[in-house]
Amino acid sequence: MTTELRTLSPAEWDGWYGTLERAFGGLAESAEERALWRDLAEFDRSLGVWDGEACVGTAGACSFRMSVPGGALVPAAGVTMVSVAATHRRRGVLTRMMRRQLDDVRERGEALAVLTASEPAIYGRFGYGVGAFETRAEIDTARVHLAVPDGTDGVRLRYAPLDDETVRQTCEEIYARAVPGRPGMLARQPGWERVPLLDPEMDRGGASALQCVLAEDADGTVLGFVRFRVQPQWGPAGAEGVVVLEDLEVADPRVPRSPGASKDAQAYAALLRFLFGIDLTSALRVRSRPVDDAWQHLVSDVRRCAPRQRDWLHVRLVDVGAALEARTYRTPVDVVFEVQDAFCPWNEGRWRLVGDAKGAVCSRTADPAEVALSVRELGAAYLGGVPLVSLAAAGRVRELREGALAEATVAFGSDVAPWLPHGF
Ligand SMILES: CC(=O)SCCNC(=O)CCNC(=O)[C@H](O)C(C)(C)COP(=O)(O)OP(=O)(O)OC[C@H]1O[C@@H](n2cnc3c(N)ncnc32)[C@H](O)[C@@H]1OP(=O)(O)O
Repeated sequence: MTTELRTLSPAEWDGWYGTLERAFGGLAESAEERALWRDLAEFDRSLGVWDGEACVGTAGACSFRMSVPGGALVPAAGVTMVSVAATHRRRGVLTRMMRRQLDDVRERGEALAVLTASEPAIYGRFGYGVGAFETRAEIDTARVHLAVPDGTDGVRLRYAPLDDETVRQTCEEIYARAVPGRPGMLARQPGWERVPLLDPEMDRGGASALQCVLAEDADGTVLGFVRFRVQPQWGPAGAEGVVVLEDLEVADPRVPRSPGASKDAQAYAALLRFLFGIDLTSALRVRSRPVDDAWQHLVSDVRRCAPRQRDWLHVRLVDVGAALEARTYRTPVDVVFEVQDAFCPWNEGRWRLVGDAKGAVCSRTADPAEVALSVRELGAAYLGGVPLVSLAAAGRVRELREGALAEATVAFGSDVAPWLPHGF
């Protein structure tokens, strides 16, 4: 098979995107969604594989900046739109695209590549580790009650039209304030504010259009927002509607970086209580929330909320030294890592990481290794949500100097669990 791997020209977009759609089952997306992804596409980062005239492979990348522990926004390639035609599968087409893409990412000086996977088994071989999980839940709001913090009654709620530019901007400001406080969140690049508002009728599954409610304090300062839909349902005993939570952010604009601040907690509880109380509904579907999300501590019966976790953000350190220097560390750390990286061999070898809560230096060393692991485990631990010691328990990390593993585990941890608010 002779195939050609190259970047895409704008004129080739439709055929290229058709290959992608077919690999995902062949259902055509709405015109609205197609147009959005085309607008956001970076053609010089969009790879295709052609067999003669036929496009048989696709892989895109977005130039993101991602929040890491300590709050820095680090350039990261967002890998997306990966597919290989079923006629050409398991012949190494994906491997070729990943090779070319990671070389490009390195040349661009991006220390990280990140993605969400259709299937988690695909990307480990290319050095990606699962760095953030998400929680989903189906909450029985007829039986589960909320215990809200003092002050929640002082939060005012109002419906806000999603097509109002001021409302959009307000929500974006709240989102932007939340980004540095949670590793894994993406600073919104121009145009990406349209993604959470994408609302094609064909994807609603019988639910309403997206709705938005703002939470304000007594002065009218907006503290947070929720975007959701309602899916009306009727059973033999009456109404059994479902509220579907799409998006909820709080951040008091007067407090610099405020996860856990009391006004935030009140706004969060008020928005959640609102969702619980919508008439003619008896369930709240939580699509994707951080694993440490506060709702789990407000409910009377978490078992009736059926929470479940799944992999979400996969992280690849493309430049180990630069990536480890870009974040800070919860406690002082001085550890030599022996890194294996068969797919990106420039990362292989020993790295001494010296860091603390203010910053870090990570450089090549000939000193004896103290912790041995592959780049995949480093990617899993990078955002602070997966303890190195837990990877060691699975035999995937080895301690070579007594105490080094515990030291690194504590230092890598993040007070706030990593998470990504939406796919790309
Ligand atoms: C970030 C995103 O966009 S995620 C979306 C990914 N795309 C999809 O899921 C769409 C449907 N699937 C596909 O298009 C294709 O099957 C792909 C892209 C997943 C794989 O493409 P291929 O060209 O077949 O992969 P390739 O031949 O390079 O396989 C490389 C290795 O990965 C393995 N592999 C490939 N796909 C999978 C999979 N779905 N699950 C487990 N292993 C896989 C292969 O067996 C092979 O292993 P080996 O090196 O041990 O022999």
